[in-house]
Amino acid sequence: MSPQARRNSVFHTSIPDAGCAIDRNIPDFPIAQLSDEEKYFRTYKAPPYLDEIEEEVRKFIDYHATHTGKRVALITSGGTTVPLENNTVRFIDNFSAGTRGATSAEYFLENGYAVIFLYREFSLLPYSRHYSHTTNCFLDYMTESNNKVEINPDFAHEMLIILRKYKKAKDSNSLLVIPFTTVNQYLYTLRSIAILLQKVGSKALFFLAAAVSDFFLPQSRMPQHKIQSQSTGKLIIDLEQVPKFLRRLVDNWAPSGMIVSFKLETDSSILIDKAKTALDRYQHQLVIGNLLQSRKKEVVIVAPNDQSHSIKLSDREVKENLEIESLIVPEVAEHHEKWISDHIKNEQES
Ligand SMILES: CC(C)(COP(=O)(O)O)[C@@H](O)C(=O)NCCC(=O)N[C@@H](CSSC[C@H](N)C(=O)O)C(=O)O
Repeated sequence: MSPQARRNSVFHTSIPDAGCAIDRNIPDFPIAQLSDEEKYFRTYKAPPYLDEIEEEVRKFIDYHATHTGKRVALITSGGTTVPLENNTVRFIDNFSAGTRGATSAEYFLENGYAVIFLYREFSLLPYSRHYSHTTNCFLDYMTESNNKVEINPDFAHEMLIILRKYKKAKDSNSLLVIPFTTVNQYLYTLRSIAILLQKVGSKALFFLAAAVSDFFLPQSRMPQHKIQSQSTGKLIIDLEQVPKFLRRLVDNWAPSGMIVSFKLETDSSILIDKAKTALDRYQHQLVIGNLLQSRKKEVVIVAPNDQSHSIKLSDREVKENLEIESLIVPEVAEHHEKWISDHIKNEQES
């Protein structure tokens, strides 16, 4: 007997049945509000080059998913800008030289990761950071002999080590660098890369070292041309809050990736609490807290269940040029190892 024949009544969905009309006593459901992020992405245009970037990232991720099986770290680095005019002459910048990101990228590469380096254009890059933006002009690393340019012997040994690491990363197609300047470019590119990284699931690691603007000037209020100084001598700027993208990253863009954010403060008395608040609010995996003034020699690593501890370089280690990222990155990689094995276990059990 077919299921239909067994059924003792036929369902009619087209005849209105007043008895089942919506109970007017129940308050109306609020109309689904667009989240702040969705509102933002609807009002701000994507960067014109986004499709090309997505293609490059897709190829990079496919290559490693197919040929190397490497974990992929998306490292963001440098500060985002908030333009104040469409024809931008003035902008608000967030401080970051890019040292944290560029240095960490080198250590992730040494720890076997493929790295997508999303960085503020013209800020520090892995490997070249040792010779660009330094106090020494790059020409100081060279000498002339027999009418030829040679590497200054004082720097040759160290330079050879860095050159070999750089070429290894390049020849193994393990480093993809992608620029941003404005907070809008950063948010669109971060979202695109995060969605593409879903392909590698829990093997994706987000290491958010970029200094991201908290406020921006909506396009609707942005003057077309350079702001003229007012006779009043005042420049009043009415900014909006940048959507809390970390929530979106955790919930939607990168549901399986491990997410590490940085909390930057200048007041040591609030650093740990602010880092814990960020972890509670966004429910990601790690927050690395650092003070602007001591960021090169001390960080606090805040993990769920109140597990937090500091990593601090001794004066001797500072003098010996030990880089704190050489201690941070292996610890983050260890957390990631556990994150991946927990995911594999959950998948096997489900
Ligand atoms: C920028 C530095 C200090 C590195 O310096 P350089 O080595 O000179 O490059 C980095 O370690 C850092 O704290 N980066 C994160 C800085 C930052 O903006 N953190 C945000 C969190 S990420 S921005 C996220 C957004 N506000 C949101 O809440 O969604 C914050 O502290 O609030």
